[in-house]
Amino acid sequence: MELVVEAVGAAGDGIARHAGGQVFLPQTLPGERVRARTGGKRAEVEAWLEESPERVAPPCRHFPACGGCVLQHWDLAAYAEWKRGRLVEALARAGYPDAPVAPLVMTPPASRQRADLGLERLPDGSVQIGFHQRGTTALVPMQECHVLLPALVALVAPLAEALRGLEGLRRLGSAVINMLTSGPDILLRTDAPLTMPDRRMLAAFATRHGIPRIAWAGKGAGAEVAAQLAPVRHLLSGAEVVPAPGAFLQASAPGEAAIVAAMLEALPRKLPPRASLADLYAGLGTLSLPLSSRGRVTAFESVPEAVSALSTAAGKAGARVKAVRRDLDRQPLLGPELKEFAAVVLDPPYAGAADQVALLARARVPNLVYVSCNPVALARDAQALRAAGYRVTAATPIDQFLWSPHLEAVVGFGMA
Ligand SMILES: C[S@@+](CC[C@H](N)C(=O)[O-])C[C@H]1O[C@@H](n2cnc3c(N)ncnc32)[C@H](O)[C@@H]1O
Repeated sequence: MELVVEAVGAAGDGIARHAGGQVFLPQTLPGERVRARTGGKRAEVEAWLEESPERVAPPCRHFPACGGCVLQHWDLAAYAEWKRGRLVEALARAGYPDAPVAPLVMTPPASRQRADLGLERLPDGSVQIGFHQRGTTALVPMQECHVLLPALVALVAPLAEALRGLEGLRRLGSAVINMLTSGPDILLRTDAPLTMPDRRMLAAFATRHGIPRIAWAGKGAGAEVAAQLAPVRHLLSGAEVVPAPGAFLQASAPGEAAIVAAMLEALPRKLPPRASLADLYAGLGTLSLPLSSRGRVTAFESVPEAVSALSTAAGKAGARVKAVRRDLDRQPLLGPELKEFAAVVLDPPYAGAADQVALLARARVPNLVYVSCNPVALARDAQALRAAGYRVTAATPIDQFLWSPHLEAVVGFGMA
């Protein structure tokens, strides 16, 4: 049937309407007329009858197979307006139709500092490394990547060659590669234990490629160091942190800088000189460390390795940050505890922080800065703040997941 695409939806697909309701059309753009085969909610385009003037040639040879980037076919200016619109819509849905949403902060290609890649051994013994195809477990073997740092892309082919000999990889695994200040840091997860020859091979690989540490973990188990050639360190706002293997980092250094700047900007100009501040879901302290320039910070985080890394780093740097291990799902901060804070920053995982936000709203903490990687969860949580009388003081959309439908946002809330 013939369809006209009306808009691009939250997952990056075009949306068209027909008698049966809404249908999603991957790789299409607003205004395009297509002939498509429909079957349920998703349709497959058979032919483009009219193309959008905003359609551009995707830079990567793996588009559209690779699920990492679904919007490389869209002109950057139009794409940027759509992404900013996702934050405008999320806040409107939450009851803030006139929120002061800033222009989108773009991050450049080739800047992603963290990659979570799949590993697969083929029947001929070779190993493939790549991102997954969208919505499937099938890998797209990576030959190029326009979002990752070139130094990380350059490791993929030699790592695949080296892993051919890894007895600890039978069929499937994954590799998280973080680009730290000290160099690439690799965490391999595989489906069989490492052997002594495996460890020797990984140490030789690390030496050849200047990799300070390679760690390994079995299914569902904690990580252990497989090869360590040099100390691991990472600078966050000038403080030296020692991240555990696979530790959470913001997706790119420019994205991280933009989040920190927007967070500081969203705080009120005037805070008491010895203000108590909190950073919830603090990780390694990406936000706690710069936040400590504005007051004494208590940082809450559930992963023990991150808590001790932040605690040590803050101690060494003389930063006013106290790191506390706490699972905020099981044990959210309660009213009496929240009363001491002049401002609370929160950067929850993808699912958001419904219970904790309800408690923040009830405690009427005067200033909140919500850092979100999921506009849907943000809309839900912001709605609770709207109901409690908060207004939006600042809202910055940040594109640290270039060409994907994902959006990072930093939103300031104050009591009206
Ligand atoms: C989006 S990351 C943000 C980390 C940090 N703010 C940063 O910018 O690097 C979310 C963090 O929340 C932590 N986390 C997840 N669930 C949690 C929970 N229930 N309680 C406390 N922290 C949690 C994760 O370990 C992770 O460090």
